[in-house]
Amino acid sequence: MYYFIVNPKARRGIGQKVWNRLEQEIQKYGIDYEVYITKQPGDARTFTQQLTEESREPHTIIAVGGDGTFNEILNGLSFCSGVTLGYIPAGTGNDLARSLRFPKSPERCLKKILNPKYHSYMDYGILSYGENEPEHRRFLISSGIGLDAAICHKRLEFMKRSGISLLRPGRLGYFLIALIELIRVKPTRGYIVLDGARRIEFNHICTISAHIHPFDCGGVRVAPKASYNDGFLEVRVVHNAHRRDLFSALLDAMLGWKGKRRGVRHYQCRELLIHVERPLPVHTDGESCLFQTDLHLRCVEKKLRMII
Ligand SMILES: Nc1ncnc2c1ncn2[C@@H]1O[C@H](COP(=O)(O)OP(=O)(O)OP(=O)(O)O)[C@@H](O)[C@H]1O
Repeated sequence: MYYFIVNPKARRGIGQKVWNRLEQEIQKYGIDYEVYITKQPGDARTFTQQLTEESREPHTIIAVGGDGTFNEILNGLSFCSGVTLGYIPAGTGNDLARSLRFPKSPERCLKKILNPKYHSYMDYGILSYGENEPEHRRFLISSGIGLDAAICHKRLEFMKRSGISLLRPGRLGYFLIALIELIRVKPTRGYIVLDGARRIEFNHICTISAHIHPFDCGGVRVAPKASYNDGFLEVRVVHNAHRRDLFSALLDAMLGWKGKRRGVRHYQCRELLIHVERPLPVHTDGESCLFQTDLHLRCVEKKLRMII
């Protein structure tokens, strides 16, 4: 059985248009399917919870929308059921689809899902935060604190307030917001602990992020070496107080430059602790997790069965 979870509002209504095209195509395949259309944030998570908690039968859940919709599905998933995930990108950033080199055409993505050559087992991350009652959020692409998250928060705020997606082109939008946030950034002291063993202190932290996939922030290759099935988070720390160097780091990320840059460090680990002295914005897959000082992140290896 195939269950489609569709965000009609993804990319300013493109989600609905993509679904209209897909529904005609699906009829030709003559498969058994049900469709769940989201009406508000949180619906994709609830639908997935209901589908995977109630049924133990093998079935396929297909997200039609952007990275935010896929993230909600991931967070609603109960792993007790024999569920396989599929994804048809119809969002703004589409970083997951970019990293997995999905075809641009929704029809071709559908064809791949309905005639799968093989399933892939993918890693995902878990972010935990909060002192008394810790919150846990799964992520598939990345999670981070500081400048990257401030850019995500601003992008969400802007889109919510204006109701338009000026930032839809992704890379250009990211670049403009990033420039503004870069001017406003106030670096802070803190440290990270890799796999509970290696503690590294920084005096001027601007941003720390952990990645499962290379692309982030609407088409920026932030973590070129990240791999989705190695059990590791690729950790990137930008810790330079000089704006000139931050600007270079931003350009590097946009151009996908893999070389070394002063003030940018990359690490690999399965588990990461982050402490910063001042509350900074936090995100998972581009969705806000408010402001925090302490985070715990870990990678869950090859748990997610997906058609790619
Ligand atoms: N019917 C709806 N109306 C308003 N918001 C919705 C609706 N359905 C889902 N959402 C919310 O919209 C958010 C963004 O959707 P989604 O990620 O699919 O598209 P996008 O933001 O255009 O793409 P991307 O995340 O790839 O940049 C989701 O996190 C979800 O909570």
